[in-house]
Amino acid sequence: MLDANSESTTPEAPQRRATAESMATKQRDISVSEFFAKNRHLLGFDNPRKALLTTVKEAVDNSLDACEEAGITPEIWVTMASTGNNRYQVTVQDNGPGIVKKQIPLIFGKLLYGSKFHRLRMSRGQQGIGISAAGMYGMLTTGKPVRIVSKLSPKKPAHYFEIQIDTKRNHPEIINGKGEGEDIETDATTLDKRGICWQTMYPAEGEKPATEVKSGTSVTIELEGKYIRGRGSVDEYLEQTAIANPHVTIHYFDPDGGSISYSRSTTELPPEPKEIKPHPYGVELGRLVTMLKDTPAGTISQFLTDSFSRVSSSVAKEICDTAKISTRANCKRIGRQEVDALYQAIQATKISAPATDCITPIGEPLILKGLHHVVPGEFYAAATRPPAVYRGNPFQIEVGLAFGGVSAAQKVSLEALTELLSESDARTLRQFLMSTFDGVGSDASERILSEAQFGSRQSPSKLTKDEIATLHAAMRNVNLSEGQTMQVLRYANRVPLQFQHAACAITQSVIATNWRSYGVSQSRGQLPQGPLTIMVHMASVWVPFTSESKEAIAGYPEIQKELRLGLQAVGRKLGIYLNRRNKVKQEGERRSIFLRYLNEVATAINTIDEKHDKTKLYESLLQVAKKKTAEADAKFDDRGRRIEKQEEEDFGEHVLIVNQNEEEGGVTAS
Ligand SMILES: Nc1ncnc2c1ncn2[C@@H]1O[C@H](COP(=O)(O)OP(=O)(O)OP(=O)(O)O)[C@@H](O)[C@H]1O
Repeated sequence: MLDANSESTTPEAPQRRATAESMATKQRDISVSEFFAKNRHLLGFDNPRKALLTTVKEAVDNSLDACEEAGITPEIWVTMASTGNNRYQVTVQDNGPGIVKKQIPLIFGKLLYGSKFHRLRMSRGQQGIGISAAGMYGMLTTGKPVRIVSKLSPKKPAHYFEIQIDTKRNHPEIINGKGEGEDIETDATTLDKRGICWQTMYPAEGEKPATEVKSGTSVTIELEGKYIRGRGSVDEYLEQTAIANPHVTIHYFDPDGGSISYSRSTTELPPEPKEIKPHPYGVELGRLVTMLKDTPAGTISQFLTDSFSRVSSSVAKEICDTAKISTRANCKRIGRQEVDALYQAIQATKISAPATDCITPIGEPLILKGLHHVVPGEFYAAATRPPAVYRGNPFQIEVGLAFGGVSAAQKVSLEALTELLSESDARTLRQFLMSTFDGVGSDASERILSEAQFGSRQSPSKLTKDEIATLHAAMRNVNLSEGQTMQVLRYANRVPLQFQHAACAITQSVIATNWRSYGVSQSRGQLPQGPLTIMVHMASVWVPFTSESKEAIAGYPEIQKELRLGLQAVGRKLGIYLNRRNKVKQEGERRSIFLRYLNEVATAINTIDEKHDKTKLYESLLQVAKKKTAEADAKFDDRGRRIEKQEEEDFGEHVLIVNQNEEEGGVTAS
């Protein structure tokens, strides 16, 4: 309210701070590289640890794509070396086809340049940003250029480039060879001088002598990073890559001087995925307008049959008739309203689903092999769903499950634990346990801490040598299989996804599945508990990621449905196995109780009435006990509830049961 005594004042118009003209002077193009340099988190470079992983990942994914496209069984070398002060030099080499000279600067020094964006074909890369963004991050954090060696054949010399990205222009700058790069020999002296490497292949014993890699690409990037093992690390990414790519051999040399090789378990390459044209149902109105503008086709009918999959000339005619447009109408003269009518007509016409030979799933046998190769366990099951379609894009869901096995927390050595603790940036021990070891949830970490008699707020970096030994002993003594949560391995086109679990349709579907009905405990809205590892793979010509860093899959209803069905398929198999296992266990326990007293009962009856022969009595009581235990066991599950008789139920195909009592290799598969 206005004060009656106060003088009424007319408020002065606020002074204009900017005019349309002054604002116009500041408006200009934004280069895509400048945009991503500012928004590096969108590409997975939000912190030094993730930056290191993203760099390795982009280079390895490209190498695998290139080898497969060229029909070469991939062999990859990943080398990481510390160059001091949170700086690392990452080199990834492949035995792929190499890259032609002219293309190298654009691939490594220009964002949004690639061969995969414009085609509908299953591949790991799709955007054309990955490796140039890694190079740009390296340049921004260390000032060092990306170094590339490419060799097309053993007869030709390798070509070497040092490239920087001009972020203002999103354009490559070649530093060496007077802006042309240079041909180099791949001998040790030449390579050492430039701080790069070219690998040697070591064939199996008895075969030809070691030879240098005949063709391929080697990329070296120096960047600011942080090397920490455990969840979300380079080590984990490479291990998970080996699971989903059993045809790949990876040699990994870590910055601490350790090395590991994941050898391929099959030499068979996945079948070559076919490229498809877009399906009419998946094309939005705006895209239809652009396609019509760009098409070389003369008539609408020709445009429809040439540009889309599953559109024959009779389907094209049907679409045109519905849209009330002549099949011979000129594409360039189609007006806005006609495009609208065309779009509506496409939706109203019955067009068969897209061909699905453009996606190549891993397949159930190889999923079992891959999981068993890397995840220890006693029971494995796999399910590959038939292909389905979302927004006109074909996709396929595959699920693998491993049950049993020891948690990573119980396998870790005292030295490795000491190192992990010193590297960790977790603030509390509880946080350290949960973020370092897969499957260790809050329940399990609490139990480890109480066994070791540590407070939950204890800092991991301040532990003495004796305290670390106590923690190590506690990790071994606590039964982790009870408090263990399911480990979920997510894959998109064979690439492991390591971040944004909660935002991903895969994790959401795993949580939404009712695992209790398969005999696994699960709290509402949580991952199930137990020594379980599940791998879920989505193969598609276009994976709908929630962001450019390609970390989580968007939850289209069609994708969610397929995920649910795939998870249920392996869940059912697990349910049958657990049921059987429990029956056997309970039967054994009940029988042993009966057996303990049978002899005494027989002796007592014989004492009361000598007519009854003790041995015969014992034999018949034993028969009854055996029958009774079998019956009783068949009626209850591990939680004492009545269950259906499932003795005859079959697992179906693609199940692997590892007999824990047999020696190594005691594997039965069906
Ligand atoms: N090691 C390699 N061997 C052969 N060709 C390669 C190699 N690395 C990259 N390329 C080529 O360079 C292109 C650009 O790679 P980049 O990583 O920038 O994008 P992408 O893999 O197409 O997509 P994304 O951004 O989704 O990773 C690829 O499309 C591929 O044609």
